[in-house]
Amino acid sequence: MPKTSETRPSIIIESVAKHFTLRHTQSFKELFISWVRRKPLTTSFQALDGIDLRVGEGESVALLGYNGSGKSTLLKLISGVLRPDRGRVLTRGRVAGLIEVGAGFHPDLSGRDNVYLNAAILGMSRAEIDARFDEIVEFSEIGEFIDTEVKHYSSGMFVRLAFSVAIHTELDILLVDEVLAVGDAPFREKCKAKIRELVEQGKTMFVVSHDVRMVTELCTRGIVIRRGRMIFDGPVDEAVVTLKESTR
Ligand SMILES: Nc1ncnc2c1ncn2[C@@H]1O[C@H](COP(=O)(O)OP(=O)(O)OP(=O)(O)O)[C@@H](O)[C@H]1O
Repeated sequence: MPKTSETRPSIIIESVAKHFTLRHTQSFKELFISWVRRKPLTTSFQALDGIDLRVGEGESVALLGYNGSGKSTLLKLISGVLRPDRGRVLTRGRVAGLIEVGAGFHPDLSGRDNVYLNAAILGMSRAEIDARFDEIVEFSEIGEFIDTEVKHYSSGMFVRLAFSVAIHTELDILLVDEVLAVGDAPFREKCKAKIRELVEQGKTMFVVSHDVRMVTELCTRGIVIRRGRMIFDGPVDEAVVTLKESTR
């Protein structure tokens, strides 16, 4: 059974499993050779297996694990970008994901147009975006570059604008994948403060990061994933210890 939390559930994950099919051939020639040698053309890779989890409203949860353990896959399942093979994922309210940062950004459009496009994708009306536009731009510190095509932005500028759009939308659940590592130190501090503010407002937060110091500052609960399985769920400090003691 999923571990229950005290507040009303915001995210429920039940017996979730996700596999990926790995291809071993590129060309027709390789395909033919594999067929002749009776080698498998694909193999199945289990990225997540048997994940049970319940996150209460207003909880801030850190998702920890070494490279390839399945953290981003889990976040994508929660955001709805991916569907589980087995089990189910339920969310309550609006989910804003900072997962593949700038994934919804179009390189040939200006910062301004991308703000409108992405805020609309995240469910905001034109009037709502108009009302928040200045705040979004101010937070991102993009300044005079707002009318420049985003393909000319530095990676940090890109992330700052994407982050700013996401946190200024009407959201109930915020999924953050490693983005805070990209901005510079002053911007990171500002994001942390904003995330804290959102938690205080009762928003649910799910943060994936290798920055152990940052997640212990932001989150109270920590989940450790190893090779697609959950090996710890509890206080974030203990999660960090579990991670350090585990192997990839
Ligand atoms: N679309 C895909 N096709 C094939 N394999 C995939 C796909 N997406 C993820 N994987 C594999 O699933 C495993 C888990 O990937 P995931 O991105 O969830 O890991 P992660 O814990 O977020 O890692 P990192 O810390 O490196 O970001 C990895 O081995 C990865 O190669």
